[in-house]
Amino acid sequence: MESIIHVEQIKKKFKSETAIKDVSFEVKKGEIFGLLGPSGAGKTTMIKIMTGELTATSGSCKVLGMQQSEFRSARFKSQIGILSDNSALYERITVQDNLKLFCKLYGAPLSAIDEVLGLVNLKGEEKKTISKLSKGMKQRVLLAKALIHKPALLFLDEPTSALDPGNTAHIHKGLQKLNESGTTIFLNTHDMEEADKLCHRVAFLNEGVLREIGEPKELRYKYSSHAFHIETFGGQKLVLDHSPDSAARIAELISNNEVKEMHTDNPTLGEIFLKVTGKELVK
Ligand SMILES: Nc1ncnc2c1ncn2[C@@H]1O[C@H](COP(=O)(O)OP(=O)(O)OP(=O)(O)O)[C@@H](O)[C@H]1O
Repeated sequence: MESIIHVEQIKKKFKSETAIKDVSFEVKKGEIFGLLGPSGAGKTTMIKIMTGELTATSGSCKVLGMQQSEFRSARFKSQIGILSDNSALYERITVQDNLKLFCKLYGAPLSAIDEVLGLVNLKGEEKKTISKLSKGMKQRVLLAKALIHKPALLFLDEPTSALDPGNTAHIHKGLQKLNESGTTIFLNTHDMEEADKLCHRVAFLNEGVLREIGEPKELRYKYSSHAFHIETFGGQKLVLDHSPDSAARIAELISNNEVKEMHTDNPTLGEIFLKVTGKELVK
C-alpha cells in the first residue's frame, strides 16, 4: 500500500536537549497509526514536525508526497487536519457559528457542518455557545473543526485525554467511521487501551527513540511467553509451556473435566512497552 507519511532518520534538537533521535517510520494510506509513549517521549514534537509547526534538525520527512519545505503551503494545509492542545475555538459564539467560520477559512461547503456534527455526535447542540460546553463537548467540536474540510490525513494529539469513558467512546466510534471512509489517522496517545482498540499499527517512542513498531496483535504474539495458564475447578493455577509433557498434562486435565479456565499468555501493549523500554506507559 502507498505510504502517506515517510519519516527517515529524523532528529530534533532543542538547545541542550535532543527530543527526537534518528526516528524512521512509514504510515500507509488508510491506516490508523498510533505513536505511543509516556509524557516527554517526543510524541508532540513528532506531530509538530510532520505538520510543519517545527522544522527537524536533520533527516527527511515526507507527508502526502510533499517535503518539509512545502508544509506551510495552502495545498498541504488543505489536506491535513490537526487536533492538538493548541487547537482553539471562539468561546463567545455558538458551535454552528464556529464551524461556519472554519468552513470559510478552509473553503469547505456549509453542508459539511451537518456531516461533521453527526460524526462527533453533536447534532442538536449546534446552537450552544462554546463557553457553556463541557470539556468533552468542546473536544468534540475541536474534532469537528479538524474534519470540516475532509482532510485526507488527520493528526490527533491525545484526542481523548481527560475525557470520560462515554465521550471517549463517541470519539472512538467517530474516528473509526471516518477511517472507514478513507481518512488516514495519525494518533499520539499514552492510553494503551485506546491504541489497542483503534490502531492498525503502533510505534513505541521512549526518550526520543523509536523502540518497536507493528500491529498490536503481532506485538502481543512476539512478546508472549506462549505459556498456557490453566485454572482447575479445584482452584489449582498452572502455567505450562509448549512441551510434550505439558500437552499430556493438558489432555489429562481436559479428559478429567478439571479445566475451569485456560488461556495463553497475552500481554497488553502497556506490558510490552514496559518490557521493551523498562518504563510504564501510564494511562
Ligand atoms: N519548544 C521546546 N523547547 C525546548 N524543549 C522542548 C520544546 N518542546 C518540547 N521540548 C522537550 O522535548 C521533549 C519531548 O516533548 P514532547 O512534548 O514532544 O513530548 P510528549 O511525548 O508529547 O509528551 P506529553 O505526552 O507530555 O505531551 C521534552 O523533554 C520537552 O521538554
